[in-house]
Amino acid sequence: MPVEEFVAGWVSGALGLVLGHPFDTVKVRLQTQSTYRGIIDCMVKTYRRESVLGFFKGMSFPIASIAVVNSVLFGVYSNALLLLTATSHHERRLQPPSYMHIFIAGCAGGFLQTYCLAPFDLIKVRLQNQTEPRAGRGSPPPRYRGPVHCAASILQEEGPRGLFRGAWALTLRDTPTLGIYFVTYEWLCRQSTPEGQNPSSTTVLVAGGFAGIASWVTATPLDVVKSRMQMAGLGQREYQGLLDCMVSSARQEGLGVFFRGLTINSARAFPVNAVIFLSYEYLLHAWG
Ligand SMILES: CN(C)C(=N)NCCC[C@H](N)C(=O)O
Repeated sequence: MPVEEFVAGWVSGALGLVLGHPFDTVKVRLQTQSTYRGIIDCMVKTYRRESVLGFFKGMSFPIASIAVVNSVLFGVYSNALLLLTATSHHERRLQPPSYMHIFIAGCAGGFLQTYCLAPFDLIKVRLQNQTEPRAGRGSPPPRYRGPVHCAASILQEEGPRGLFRGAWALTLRDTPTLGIYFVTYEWLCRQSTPEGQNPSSTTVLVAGGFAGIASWVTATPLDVVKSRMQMAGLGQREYQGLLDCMVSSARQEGLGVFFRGLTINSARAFPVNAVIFLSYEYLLHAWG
C-alpha cells in the first residue's frame, strides 16, 4: 500500500489547518451561540474579550490530530482509487479515472476519516466555544483547561460514548461531501489542463479552493446539526437524536438555521483547500 499519500496528506492538512483555524472558530461560535449578530460582530466581540488569541483557541490539538485525519482522507482516497482503477497517483494523468470511481473513493475516504475525526472534532468544538477571556487573577477558570483536560472531563462526565457525540451527523456530513470534494477538484483540473499533462500550480490552487467551497456548501446543514449535538449536554439543549436536533432547530429558528456559518465556511474553505491540494500535489511530485 503506497504510504506517501498519507504523509503528503498529513503535511498539507497541517498547513491548511493553521490558515483556516480563525475562520473555523468564528464559524463554530456562530453556529452554536445566538449572542452574535453576524460574522463581523462575532469577530469584534472575540477580539475585544479574548484578544487575537481567542481565534486560535483549540488549535494546538487539531494541528496534530486533524492533520492525521487529512492524512487518512487522502491516503484512503488514493488507495481506494488504486483498488478500483489499478492506477497509481502518477499514472492517473495518462489514464484518468471515471468520475464515478473518484466519487466512490472520495466517499470511502470521507467515511473512514470520520472514525478518527469524531473525538478530535468534539474537543475542538468544545474548546472553541469557551468564550471566557484568558484566565487572570480573580476571574473564574474556563470549564476546560486544555484538550487533555477536556477529553478527561468528557470521559468522566459523559462516559466513552460522550467522546462520540455528534458522530452520526459527522459521518452523514462527510461521506457524500468528500465524494463531491474530489470530483469537483478533478473536474476543474481537467477543464484547464491538456490531456496527459499535470495541472499548473494556479489550476491546482483554484480547483482546490473551489472543491473546498463545493464540499462545505453541501456540508453546512449537517455541520450545524453536528456542532449542536456536540455542544448538547453542556447547559445547552439536549437532543433525542439527529432528527430531533434538526426538527427542533428548524422549529425554533427557521430553515435558515441550516445555513448558519455558510459564508464563513466558504471564505475559509477556499484558501485552506487551495493550500491543501497545492502542497499535496507538490509533495507527491517531488517524491517522484
Ligand atoms: C466536511 N467537508 C466538506 C470536508 N471535510 N471537506 C474537505 C475539506 C478538508 C479540509 N480539511 C477543510 O477543513 O476544509
